[in-house]
Amino acid sequence: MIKLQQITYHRQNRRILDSIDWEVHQGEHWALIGPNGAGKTTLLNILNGYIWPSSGTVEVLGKTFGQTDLRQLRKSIGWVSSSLAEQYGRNHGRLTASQVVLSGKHASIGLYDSPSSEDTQQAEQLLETFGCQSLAHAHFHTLSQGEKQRVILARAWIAHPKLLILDEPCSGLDFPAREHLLHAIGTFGNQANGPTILYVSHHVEEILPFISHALLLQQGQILASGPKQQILTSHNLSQLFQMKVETEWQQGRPWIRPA
Ligand SMILES: Nc1ncnc2c1ncn2[C@@H]1O[C@H](COP(=O)(O)OP(=O)(O)OP(=O)(O)O)[C@@H](O)[C@H]1O
Repeated sequence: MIKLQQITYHRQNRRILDSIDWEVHQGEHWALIGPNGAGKTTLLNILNGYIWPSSGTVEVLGKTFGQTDLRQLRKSIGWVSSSLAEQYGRNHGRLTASQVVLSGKHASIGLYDSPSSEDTQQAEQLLETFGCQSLAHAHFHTLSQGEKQRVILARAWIAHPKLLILDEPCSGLDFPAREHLLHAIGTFGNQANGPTILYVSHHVEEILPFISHALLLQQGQILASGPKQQILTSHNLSQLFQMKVETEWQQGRPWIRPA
């Protein structure tokens, strides 16, 4: 699904990513964890072809960058982030939640087209899965941050991406809103034939049981990567956060506290 070889990215005489080798295979779901400034967003921007590495090769969904039409490839990549939800609210706040979901399928929904009843039904089913069916006819700008993020998730899902990037999707949410959103993510993360998911966060407790692997990024370098139980250890996480922490697994999720 993803193959990065010796990716390096320099800006202003600084090495922001350094010798990144990473492979994600079909059937795996990965958490990408790192403190502020570790290079997570830079790595995601490289995966989407928004920025070009200074050296190294990038292969996503079997396509080698430099030899493929990135606009075409991006149609198979879904992206969910709190900033996307905010931006959507600013630009398309008058659309209803249901229209926002449908816009994942047809870019012009809500502006020119009338959706088929089948599409509308699918959008409403997704809103139900994500716990916001009652909001289907509410204007997007009136929703809370957590509700907006769930609707944006449903919007990404309806497009049937092969790769779904969840970029700090819980950022800005309070504890119950975060747990609601994680519940929604867990619902589809467990589905067979769903997309490969990359879950990006600073917070290890957001790593849900369906996530199989973890990559720890520190100052532009991979500190550790592999099956999550081997990677999310007290030792590795203490090194990552530069602070002694203890990891405890509860109901398949890792939790950390200062040691
Ligand atoms: N275009 C650029 N020019 C100069 N420095 C940059 C550029 N883009 C990123 N950086 C620097 O690279 C480092 C990594 O940034 P990046 O946004 O990838 O980190 P991050 O892990 O996503 O951080 P956060 O969790 O805070 O969002 C930061 O120190 C940032 O200031």
